[in-house]
Amino acid sequence: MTDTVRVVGVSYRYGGVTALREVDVEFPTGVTAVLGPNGAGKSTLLGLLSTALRAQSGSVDLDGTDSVRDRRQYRRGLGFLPQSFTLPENLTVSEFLTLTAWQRLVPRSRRRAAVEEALRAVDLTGKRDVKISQLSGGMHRRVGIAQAIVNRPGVLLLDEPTVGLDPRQRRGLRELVRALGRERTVVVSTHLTEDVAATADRVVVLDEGTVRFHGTVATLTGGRGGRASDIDAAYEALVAEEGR
Ligand SMILES: Nc1ncnc2c1ncn2[C@@H]1O[C@H](COP(=O)(O)OP(=O)(O)OP(=O)(O)O)[C@@H](O)[C@H]1O
Repeated sequence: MTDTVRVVGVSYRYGGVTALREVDVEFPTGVTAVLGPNGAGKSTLLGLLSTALRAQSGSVDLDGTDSVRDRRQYRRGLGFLPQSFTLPENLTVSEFLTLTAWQRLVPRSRRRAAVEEALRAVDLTGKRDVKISQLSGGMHRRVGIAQAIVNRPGVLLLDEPTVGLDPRQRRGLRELVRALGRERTVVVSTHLTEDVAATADRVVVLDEGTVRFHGTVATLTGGRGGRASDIDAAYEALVAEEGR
């Protein structure tokens, strides 16, 4: 198993609006950022990867398991943090994660260890018995990530996980994404080049539903470097080139 997600010839329309056009991309192990401005199609792409949406044409598979034909098996290998989500405020962190582990079919004998492992991964072990209503915004997001990894998926999808966080929380979350990508395939959507610089090995640049670039950060910046300013410059050049 290489935990590689392949998107082949995928298009998606909302009525008369084309959100994605003939997208071909691959997401291997490590962190791939999906970068693009508002409305580029990032959430639509993550929706298709998560099976929340179904492509009108093309296919998505995980190591050969098709996301439509073998949906259950495909989803077993996946964790997903949507852009907006609500957590049950009345439960403690560990109660919520135990419930999620049960929903994700983690066997009873493994459930406790799975919850502890997820808590450790997001650095919330000390908050295990705290009610979700008492957590900060950054901790909420961490609980969201913990629920996505509690069944140890090989692929983790994070839709704009840094939005709405303060600078310190954002830094912490970027470190977490980086760490999670050491042993998994992580797809993280963002419109911030700082997120790409701090977390990603690879980048997919989406604009108006079309993939403008797909490859390593080093290739995108053409040897300039991996800082946010280098990525900004490469991104601007790419979009200007397309507009000509
Ligand atoms: N439910 C919907 N009905 C109609 N059009 C939609 C719907 N959801 C998205 N769109 C349109 O599809 C396009 C892509 O939207 P999408 O949300 O995937 O972009 P995005 O890159 O995630 O944007 P953002 O950064 O603002 O979240 C946009 O033109 C958007 O207006």
